[in-house]
Amino acid sequence: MDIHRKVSQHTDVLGSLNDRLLFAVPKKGRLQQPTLDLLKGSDIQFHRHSRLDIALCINLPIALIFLPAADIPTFVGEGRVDLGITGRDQVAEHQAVTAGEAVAADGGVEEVLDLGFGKCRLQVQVPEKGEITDPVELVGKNVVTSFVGLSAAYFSKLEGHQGVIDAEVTINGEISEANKKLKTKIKYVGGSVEAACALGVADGIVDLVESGETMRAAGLKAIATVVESTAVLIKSKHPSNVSLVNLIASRIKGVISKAPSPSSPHMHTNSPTNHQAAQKYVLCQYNVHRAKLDSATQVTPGRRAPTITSLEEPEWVAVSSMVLKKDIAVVMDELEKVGATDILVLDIANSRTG
Ligand SMILES: Nc1ncnc2c1ncn2[C@@H]1O[C@H](COP(=O)(O)OP(=O)(O)OP(=O)(O)O)[C@@H](O)[C@H]1O
Ligand SMILES: O=P(O)(O)OC[C@H]1O[C@H](OP(=O)(O)OP(=O)(O)O)[C@H](O)[C@@H]1O
Repeated sequence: MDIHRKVSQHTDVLGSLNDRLLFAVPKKGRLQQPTLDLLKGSDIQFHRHSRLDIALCINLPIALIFLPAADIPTFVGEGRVDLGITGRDQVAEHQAVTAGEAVAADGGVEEVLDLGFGKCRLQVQVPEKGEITDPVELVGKNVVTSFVGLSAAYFSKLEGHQGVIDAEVTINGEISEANKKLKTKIKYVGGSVEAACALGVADGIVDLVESGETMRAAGLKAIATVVESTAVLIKSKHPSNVSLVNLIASRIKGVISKAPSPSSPHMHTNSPTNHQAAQKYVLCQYNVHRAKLDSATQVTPGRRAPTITSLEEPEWVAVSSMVLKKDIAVVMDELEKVGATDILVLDIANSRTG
């Protein structure tokens, strides 16, 4: 694509951001695909022009901003971005690096949901066959990491520094002058951190561990955990549209907590119609006060009629209704608005539509 067309396309998209909620998502790496799956399950539909890092949603006033996971806390905490998906470690690193800055107090990010994927630990690691067995023994020695803020804060505690350490790093990731008071010498490297000890650059490292394969292959062992991490949904402390933030969070929560789909039985018992029904519909179950039942069943009229059963709690009923899979996200939003609770969505493994 020629640069002029690309710039004009970008300008057009940028021009339409003002009336949209901005949602930052990982543009690459191991968090990208599970995030895209989550957006799909939440019925957040968008077209992304190739090479553009901004995509306008089709069915909601949202714009997706594709960013490196490490940068997302900055854009959410200090920019105009309202929502983000990244690793908890990245949020903690951002907060460590900006600790004490005014913007951190006013800006900053809030964790909304643990998304249940991308689990790993930021750990202090030393040579398996070396003498060191406790992080305190690394004080004053060389430590290499990609997480300079968290490492500086961790070792400042070990060294007994009081209060919030100004872990601000300079552009090339070196510890700033303010941190020269640290006895431990913390060095930034962007990747392959596990090689630092073998190459004689470090006595220990602070790096992420998921399966532990890299650590063991590099002849290292973990002696402490700095942060337990998982992918998280974060929001800015002053979102531009609170109700839309809540709606998206609620949809994402519904996707990550939905019951695992039952293993499908032999499909030979399914006539095409039944099979199609099982594929096209989901079963939506919820509780609602009898006074709100009419409003709720207008949202979920079912294929023929919803099933209503009384609950032990007086004036409350349970409703079960088939809903078109493509409509379920909006249906759940509408049910929440009318006051339905305990909304469950179950896949239909088999059906006899009759
Ligand atoms: N084994 C792992 N290594 C690195 N990050 C991991 C791992 N397991 C889970 N994560 C999560 O993924 C985040 C890194 O995602 P990111 O896309 O920035 O880097 P990446 O997946 O290593 O991709 P790239 O190497 O292209 O930067 C981490 O901050 C952490 O939250
Ligand atoms: O415990 P494991 O499952 O082995 O995963 C941990 C490794 O994965 C990450 O490296 P990545 O693969 O992203 O390459 P990098 O070293 O270039 O960051 C991380 O920095 C560790 O080295």
